[in-house]
Amino acid sequence: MIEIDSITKRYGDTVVVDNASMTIAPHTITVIVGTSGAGKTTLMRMINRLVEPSSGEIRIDGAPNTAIPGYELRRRIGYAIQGHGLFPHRTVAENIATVPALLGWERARIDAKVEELLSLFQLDPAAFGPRYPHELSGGQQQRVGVARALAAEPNILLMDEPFGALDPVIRAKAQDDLLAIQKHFGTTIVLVTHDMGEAFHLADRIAVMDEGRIVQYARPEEMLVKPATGFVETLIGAGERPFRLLSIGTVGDAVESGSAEGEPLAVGTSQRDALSALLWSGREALPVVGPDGAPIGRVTLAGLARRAARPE
Ligand SMILES: Nc1ncnc2c1ncn2[C@@H]1O[C@H](COP(=O)(O)OP(=O)(O)OP(=O)(O)O)[C@@H](O)[C@H]1O
Repeated sequence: MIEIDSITKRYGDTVVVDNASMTIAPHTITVIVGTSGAGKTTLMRMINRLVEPSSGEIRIDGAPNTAIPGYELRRRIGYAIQGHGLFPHRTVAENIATVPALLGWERARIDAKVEELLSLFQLDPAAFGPRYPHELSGGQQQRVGVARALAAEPNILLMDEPFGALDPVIRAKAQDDLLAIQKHFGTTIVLVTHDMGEAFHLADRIAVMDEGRIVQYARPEEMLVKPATGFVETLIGAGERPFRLLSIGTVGDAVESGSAEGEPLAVGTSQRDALSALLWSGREALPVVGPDGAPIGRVTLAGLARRAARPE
């Protein structure tokens, strides 16, 4: 658990983070959004003490983060940034192995970890391990950056616009990879983004920052139904509300009994993608299949329309 308790950061007379408090539950994804310069990065960098607060305290599993030397904290907490920050003169495998090597892991354990992570990110270890960062595409470099941040098996992963530089297709893929990996390792993730679609897709909780303050910290559904301020409402975008609501749920939550004709949808597909598939196919219903490919029911236009309506 991460407890951010009345944190303020000043640079000279300027208050950059203003008395911010929030508690982040373990094994969840918290996404921080807000306008440029709102203090998102500064707030996040105070968790691993890349920035020291002017006042207030951050506790990790109950202990103040000041009780742990900064360098050690940064080994224990993964950190991934836009543009990945890979070491150009180290191979992909050496980049991923950086922190485990610093921690004195045995060679065999490091090699196994590098292989596991590359495979998880769908990069063939034999082909990609020996390459240098400049021999990879931007999307591949980004995946290696996240793999490196996860190498020492951190309980906490901080991510600053990790997918900002990726094209929309690769970005959607990277987001789904991240969700799968978070499930796999149970990592607590704090992620800063400008992309509200990304926030609603990934977040268990969203924190909205405006001028250094956290103006709302809530579950995505809650934020859609009850935006705390006009600023939050503008950020969400009134026209996007039904689609954001559908992007939170999966087809598995919306499955109805019965059969349907057409291209089946996987149970993990978002309801938003299901709506798109229904509209595009011109059908009232499409079949839904489980992980083993066996039919488990159907999803209907009428059912999704009910789910996209303003909750009571
Ligand atoms: N080292 C510093 N010295 C002085 N001012 C700083 C320093 N670091 C950040 N700031 C200021 O603090 C404010 C918040 O910066 P921060 O990077 O946290 O914002 P942000 O919400 O992450 O913005 P963006 O979305 O543009 O990345 C900005 O006005 C920035 O200029």
